Amino acid sequence: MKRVGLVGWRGMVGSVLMQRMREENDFALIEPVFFTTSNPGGKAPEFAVGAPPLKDAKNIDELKKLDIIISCQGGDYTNDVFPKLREGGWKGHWIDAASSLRMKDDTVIILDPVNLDVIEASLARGGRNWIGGNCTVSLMMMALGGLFKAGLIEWMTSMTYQAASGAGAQNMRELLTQMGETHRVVKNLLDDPASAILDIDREVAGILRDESFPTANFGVPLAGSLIPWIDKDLGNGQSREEWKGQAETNKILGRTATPIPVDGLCVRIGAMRCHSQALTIKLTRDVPLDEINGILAAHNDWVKVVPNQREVTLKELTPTAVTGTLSVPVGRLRKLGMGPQYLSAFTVGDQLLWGAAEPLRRMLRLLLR
Ligand SMILES: NC(=O)C1=CN([C@@H]2O[C@H](COP(=O)(O)OP(=O)(O)OC[C@H]3O[C@@H](n4cnc5c(N)ncnc54)[C@H](OP(=O)(O)O)[C@@H]3O)[C@@H](O)[C@H]2O)C=CC1
Ligand SMILES: N[C@@H](CC(=O)OP(=O)(O)O)C(=O)O
Repeated sequence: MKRVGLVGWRGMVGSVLMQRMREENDFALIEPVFFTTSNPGGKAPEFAVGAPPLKDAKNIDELKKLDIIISCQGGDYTNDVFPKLREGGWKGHWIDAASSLRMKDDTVIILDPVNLDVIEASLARGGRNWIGGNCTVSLMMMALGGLFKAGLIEWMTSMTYQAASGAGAQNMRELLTQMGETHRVVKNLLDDPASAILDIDREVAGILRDESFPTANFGVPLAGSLIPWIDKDLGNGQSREEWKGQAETNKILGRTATPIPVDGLCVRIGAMRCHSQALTIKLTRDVPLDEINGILAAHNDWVKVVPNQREVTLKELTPTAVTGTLSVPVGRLRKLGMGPQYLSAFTVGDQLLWGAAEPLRRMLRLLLR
């Protein structure tokens, strides 16, 4: 049995990964070794019956004993440990959720329902570095995989509606605290059916702008508002999250020489853990809508085409409907007024499942074949 090191297993992404690995019985196929940066010698998680006590995640000699390492610990950890391991001659497989190594030449961004061919080609060449993609990019590609495969996308814009979870666990808590605070200041007015809505609105605007409003993590209110910037400022008007759209999409597809243009705006909204995206696609040719629906639906087992009708859209194409599931619905499909080659689409996906944990465990499965 392969010895598999698990680093970052109790974090947010790591916990979702553990849950999925248990659901799919992955632990029966491996010898798991759990690592920690804060509690060496502590107990391994209860579900891992018989696993040894937690080992020090910074101990290169311990890590070197492993055949495969999966890290959900974060980019700083990767930047610190990965070079030391490789420089020390470690030849095992490194599977990582962090973005640090994504664009390196000797790594593959893993999303096997979309790029199994790229993964297989790298495996055949002796590839050993497997990095999970940005959640927004992975979810977009799970939804539109059929159009990419059919060579039907000339260019695309992606306007995102990204959940609080993408910013981390503390941010999810802060969003809820902000929601509670916003409600608290108008509770009495809300309880009185005769109160004026503009009085309620004024109180809400007041607390959102008040210095006491809890914004330690987001820096600004998200509840009752939105944040039209995600990740670093690249200095050219683009955010780093927006830059990932084209860079990662084309790396996933293995077509960096002739990239498909992908660009847009990334916006944080007050959803918990589902990212949504509105897409405008310039098709390479005019394809009838029913054919497009068929191509999208046939691509993988998780994408689901939602008919472009009001009732079913409200029921199935929302973060509320999708959260905690592996389903990736795509809907609002129609030809735009700009012409028959211009297609709109809207998609929703759980950014901790297909957006983070699921590609990692599926890569593990590929390595265990
Ligand atoms: N958040 C997201 O949506 C996505 C994140 N990623 C990437 O995954 C990586 C990990 O992100 P994320 O899971 O959000 O990180 P977390 O902050 O949830 O977890 C990271 C580490 O923090 C330590 N930790 C300290 N206090 C606690 C606590 N109270 N509960 C749990 N863990 C704690 C744990 O390390 P220890 O056990 O050693 O103390 C844990 O492994 C990052 O590189 C991120 O970029 C990728 C895609 C999406
Ligand atoms: N930046 C993403 C989450 C994330 O962790 O992305 P990346 O893995 O590319 O750093 C978001 O805020 O929603």
